[in-house]
Amino acid sequence: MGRETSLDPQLIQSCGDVYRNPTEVQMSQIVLPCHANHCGELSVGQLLKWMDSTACLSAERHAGCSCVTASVDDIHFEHTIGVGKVVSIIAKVNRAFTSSMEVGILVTCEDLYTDRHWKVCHAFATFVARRTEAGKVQLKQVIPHTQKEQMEYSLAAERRRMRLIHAEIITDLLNSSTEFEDSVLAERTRVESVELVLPPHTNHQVSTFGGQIMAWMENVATIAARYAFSIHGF
Ligand SMILES: CC(=O)SCCNC(=O)CCNC(=O)[C@H](O)C(C)(C)COP(=O)(O)OP(=O)(O)OC[C@H]1O[C@@H](n2cnc3c(N)ncnc32)[C@H](O)[C@@H]1OP(=O)(O)O
Repeated sequence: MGRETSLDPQLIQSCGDVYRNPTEVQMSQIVLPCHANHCGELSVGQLLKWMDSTACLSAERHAGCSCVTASVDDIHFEHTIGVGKVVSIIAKVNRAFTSSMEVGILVTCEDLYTDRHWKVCHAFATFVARRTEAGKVQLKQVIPHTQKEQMEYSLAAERRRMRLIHAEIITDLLNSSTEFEDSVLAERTRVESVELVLPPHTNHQVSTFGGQIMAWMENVATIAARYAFSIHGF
């Protein structure tokens, strides 16, 4: 069976005779039972950890210093991924601003036995180079080489503008003390989790990496959603 995606060939090229973006980082993982959720599918938290790690390496390759995850844009997962499938993640820096940069992350899945490939999601994360004693880091600019890179470079500026506005709107919403009619329901779905940060939760910078935090968030969100479903009798 043929490939089901129309991935950008420049994104999936891996060897030297064709142009390869110098910030590109690829990683592949086979999904094991220890990566799965209660439905036997790859847990979103685990996938977010892999995406964050891959994107962080790409950002650090460009920055040449240690970077932190500042934000990850909305992600729409198009498919679930079962145990035994191979997940491939490709990350590359689309554009650097002052100390921040946008990293594009493409996740695909492969069934080794049938040679089927499909796209799982496409995400954008912002990484920031850690301040040094000298102050804020000034990143070198990304120079787009292909038409696709040029397009991502241009779009990255617009996406940055949108995400900074979005962050302000969310902050305003959280600060406004609106009483919602379904506040009783919201309280009944409330889940709180306290996590002790242990060595397996940290990254190469020995700090809790962004993907781990997203994995914890996804876990409590899943439980809260299940409470909401049970309240509504599903
Ligand atoms: C490897 C890891 O994953 S580490 C663990 C997870 N991540 C973290 O712990 C990050 C914790 N957060 C932080 O350290 C800080 O909030 C930072 C570094 C993200 C931002 O710090 P600030 O004090 O706001 O710094 P400052 O105002 O100088 O902004 C730095 C850059 O971040 C950008 N930025 C800040 N917040 C956001 C955001 N929510 N989304 C996108 N970009 C952002 C700014 O636009 C700025 O970009 P520029 O330098 O290119 O103009």
